[in-house]
Amino acid sequence: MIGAEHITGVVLAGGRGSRMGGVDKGLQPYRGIPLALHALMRLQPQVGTTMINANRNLAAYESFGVPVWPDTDPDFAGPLSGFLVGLERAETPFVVTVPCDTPDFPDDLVARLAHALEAEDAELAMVRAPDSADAPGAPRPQPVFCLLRSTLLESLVRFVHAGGRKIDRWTAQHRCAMVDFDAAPFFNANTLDELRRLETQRV
Ligand SMILES: Nc1nc2c(ncn2[C@@H]2O[C@H](COP(=O)(O)OP(=O)(O)OP(=O)(O)O)[C@@H](O)[C@H]2O)c(=O)[nH]1
Ligand SMILES: [Mg+2]
Repeated sequence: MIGAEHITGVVLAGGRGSRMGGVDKGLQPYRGIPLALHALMRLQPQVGTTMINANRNLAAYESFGVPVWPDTDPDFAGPLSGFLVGLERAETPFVVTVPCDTPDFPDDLVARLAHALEAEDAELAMVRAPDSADAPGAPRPQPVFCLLRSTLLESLVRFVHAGGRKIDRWTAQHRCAMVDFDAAPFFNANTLDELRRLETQRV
């Protein structure tokens, strides 16, 4: 069994937040607490150790009390840069990522990903869920919720250094377990409007 102590949790908060007008998305308040802190508090009981991947306002993120690491590449190369930071810095055999903008993700997220990864002898495991609680639609991969074997570091370094940016292009190179979840807990906030709406709905 993959125990929580073998997993490092990474909160991805390194994006540009362009759809929020360029604000630092992880620091936006949600029910009075910064979004990234919500994600961190939800993740902590599910893993052995945690870190935050952020590229701006590092002191604010450091005040959450866990290590904060910026991307190695300074060009905002996308969420894969956060995967890279996690795999480089983690000292555990597994790393799990969550984005900073989905504060109500499930309490059993990591356990279910770990179970599937092991059962399917996969190299990574990923959430599959409809996009939003408002307009669920068909389930689709949510690749920023991803459990990875730390041995994938070498493959990811090669992919990113060759200019690769798309998560699904990279994950397609590896055995990936898909784990189905309900839509509502995965409703994320890309705009300030969505953030306010998310705040008023109970999931
Ligand atoms: N480290 C890192 N993380 C990123 C980068 N771009 C996006 N992310 C993270 O990936 C997750 C999903 O990204 P988005 O929802 O598109 O967030 P965003 O890129 O800040 O927002 P937009 O600029 O509006 O697309 C979020 O948790 C982001 O913080 C990046 O260049 N580097
Ligand atoms: Mg983006």
